[in-house]
Amino acid sequence: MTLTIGLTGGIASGKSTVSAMMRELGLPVIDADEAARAVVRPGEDAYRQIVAAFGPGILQTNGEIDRAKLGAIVFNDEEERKKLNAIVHPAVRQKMLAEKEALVRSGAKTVVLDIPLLFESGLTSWVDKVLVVYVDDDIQLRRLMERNGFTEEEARARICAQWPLAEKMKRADAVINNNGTREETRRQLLAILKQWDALEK
Ligand SMILES: CC(C)(COP(=O)(O)OP(=O)(O)OC[C@H]1O[C@@H](n2cnc3c(N)ncnc32)[C@H](O)[C@@H]1O)[C@@H](O)C(=O)NCCC(=O)NCCS
Ligand SMILES: Nc1ncnc2c1ncn2[C@@H]1O[C@H](COP(=O)(O)OP(=O)(O)OP(=O)(O)O)[C@@H](O)[C@H]1O
Repeated sequence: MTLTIGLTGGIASGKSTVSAMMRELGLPVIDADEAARAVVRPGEDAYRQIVAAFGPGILQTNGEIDRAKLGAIVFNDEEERKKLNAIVHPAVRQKMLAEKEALVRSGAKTVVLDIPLLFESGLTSWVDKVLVVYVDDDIQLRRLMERNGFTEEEARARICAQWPLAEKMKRADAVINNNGTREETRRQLLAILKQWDALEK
């Protein structure tokens, strides 16, 4: 029986940091953000639907989607975001499920699904355990502004597009507090994975 862990949190709360640590520990991670980038490449079905829905103005000169432009539209307008989600999410789900099935068939002891919108998209039934990476609001805002070079307004618009982290924390099977150093985060992660018997012997 494969243990499926859903890794989630808020934007810039530290999911990628934790998922990189999980990979280092030998766990296979399927990343929803990565899948969401793959399914909108030129030539893909979702790409055509996005161009039809949002117009060619959201393309770069090389034909690829201009993610900054599309982000500015969808993180400032819920209706536009729903429109994009309705195009991208089904393709992301299909891709992630196929990857998960392949890992289960290959006999993986544990599979990690890194899904920022695990709760918002109602996907908790996909996983056996939910691991939430938590940070305080002010640290989340600061790290997001620093990482992406966003203004405070741009960063807040993205944070507001998701459930509050405190709500996610309440529904988690385990929480990593990522306010501190990466080393402190790694220690918490190891303790949880041991408790869940998630690591290969
Ligand atoms: C709007 C897009 C083009 C912006 O691209 P950009 O490269 O700037 O951001 P990236 O994709 O790396 O996402 C960064 C973070 O933003 C948050 N986020 C992304 N999309 C959404 C969304 N629709 N709703 C809420 N939060 C979101 C997530 O926390 C994600 O980790 C892109 O995020 C996108 O296509 N989003 C729709 C698909 C989606 O929901 N992806 C999230 C996981 S499936
Ligand atoms: N414990 C930490 N101490 C200092 N900086 C950190 C720590 N954890 C993460 N960061 C930094 O904070 C930023 C956000 O972390 P990360 O990219 O892992 O978040 P994320 O949840 O994957 O974000 P997204 O939802 O946008 O994909 C990054 O610049 C990262 O280097």
